[in-house]
Amino acid sequence: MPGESDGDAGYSAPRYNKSSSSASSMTSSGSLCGRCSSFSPRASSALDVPLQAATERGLSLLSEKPPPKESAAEDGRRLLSLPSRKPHRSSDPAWAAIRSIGAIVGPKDFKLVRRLGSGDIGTVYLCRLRDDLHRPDSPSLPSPPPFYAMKVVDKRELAKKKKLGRAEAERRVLSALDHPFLPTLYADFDAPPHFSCAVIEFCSGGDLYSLRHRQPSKRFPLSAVRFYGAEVLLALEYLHMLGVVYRDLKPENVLIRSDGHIMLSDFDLSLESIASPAVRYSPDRCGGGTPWLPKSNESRWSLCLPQRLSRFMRPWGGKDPSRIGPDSLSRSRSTRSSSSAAGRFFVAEPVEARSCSFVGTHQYVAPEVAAGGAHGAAVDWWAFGVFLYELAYGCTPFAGPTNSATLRNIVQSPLTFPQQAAAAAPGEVRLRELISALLEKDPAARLGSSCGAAELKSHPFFEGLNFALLRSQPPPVVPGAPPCSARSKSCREQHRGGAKSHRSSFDFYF
Ligand SMILES: Nc1ncnc2c1ncn2[C@@H]1O[C@H](COP(=O)(O)OP(=O)(O)OP(=O)(O)O)[C@@H](O)[C@H]1O
Repeated sequence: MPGESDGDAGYSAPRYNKSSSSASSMTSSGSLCGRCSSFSPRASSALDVPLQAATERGLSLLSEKPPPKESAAEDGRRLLSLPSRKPHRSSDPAWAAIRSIGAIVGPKDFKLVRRLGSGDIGTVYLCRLRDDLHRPDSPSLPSPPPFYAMKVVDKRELAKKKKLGRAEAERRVLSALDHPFLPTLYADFDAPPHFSCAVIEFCSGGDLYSLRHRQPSKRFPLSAVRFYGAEVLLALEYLHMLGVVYRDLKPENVLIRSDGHIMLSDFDLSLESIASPAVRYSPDRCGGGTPWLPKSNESRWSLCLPQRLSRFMRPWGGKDPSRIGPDSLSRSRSTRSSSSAAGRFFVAEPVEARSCSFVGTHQYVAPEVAAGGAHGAAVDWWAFGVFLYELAYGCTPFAGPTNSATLRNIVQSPLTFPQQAAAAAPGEVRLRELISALLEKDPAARLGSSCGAAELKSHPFFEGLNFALLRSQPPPVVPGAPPCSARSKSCREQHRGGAKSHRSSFDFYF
């Protein structure tokens, strides 16, 4: 099997082993699917702006040339690239603080507070603006000065490890995001001779893996599973609308902001495809395997196809292949649907994104990946099923004593639930039904594979949940002010003896 890598003993170690092999990738072509559906009306108001922006970005993400970076400072070390089109963040004080220092931003403008963690491709620091740059007198600026997370990539090292493409892919994805449950890239600059820095929001609450371990029995109550599941679902929906297949969903990558809402992080394994949302005319309901969806119910599926989106409904053209990473060979012309009006269906699932790379974390990879086949956006819905399972039951469904055993289980073993879940409350029955539909081994039959997030949002497990107002709902846990006290992934790795060096030459910039 691909990805067989080790003789790791025990259940805990393999889940952190992240794999990415760009073996081969293939391009898929083909016709658009006619089985489409709509957004749930529940999702149509508050998140409209991010979704619309997603569509715009989806088209621009891979099509435009990268914005020119201005060489700015006399010392040659400050290179500017402030992301501009972030309507969702227009009133964000943390961004306002950075903007207040002028158009040119560089490493010298920040002071490092401490190291938050490091991963495969970079080191993340807690930082803030230098004291002399902070202007507390300005009423529009936050006081005390906000914290940021700065992800620093050593390009020279990554080039040696042939992982530079992953860092570049992550930067492209980050610069396109503008969504409440995804990171905002505040600034993006190089630090010569060979570092590259991305400044994003700091999440003071640690990650969902650590938070789960602090729960009784290391499991979340059903209400929390629903809440975190719904927020992650919205983040995935937005990514898919951009044409981005995330491929690295796991609790460790779901960070908790100080207000308790989530932020999905870590996009270096993401697969970029070319999103071209399309209007389909089809009487078919979405998802043959989703009996809870009405056959034809215009009132329920009546999120109008916004006129403002219709200009994007065209076959893809003018793409710039140079913007597509080595692991992003999908040339999808289509995405599949999420909304309908009068028989029209808005298609936004990147169903034709295809890669053959072995990518992901063992316990979370889908069977098509574990078996070495091509995969597409449906891998995110599989991982979402594993994610819900882990939050609710405190373990993943197919974990084995070694990575190889885990992969075998994923491909061959039937899904089972813990005994105690048998006498389940109605909510739990619905959760199990949802997880079973997501952990369908055949990707074509998997929930979400046809029509994306709309299929999941309409599942009875989420009944009564107002997706549009989710960001205003009280989260299960509110961590409060930084700095983060939760153990980060890298801390856990340290405990397992796998930590990387805590200092890099980048530290000496500050
Ligand atoms: N915005 C943030 N706020 C707080 N902590 C963060 C933030 N981003 C990252 N971290 C911490 O830094 C660690 C490393 O970050 P990240 O996972 O993005 O790096 P990576 O090199 O991409 O790792 P990976 O090996 O998973 O790809 C994370 O585990 C997390 O603990």
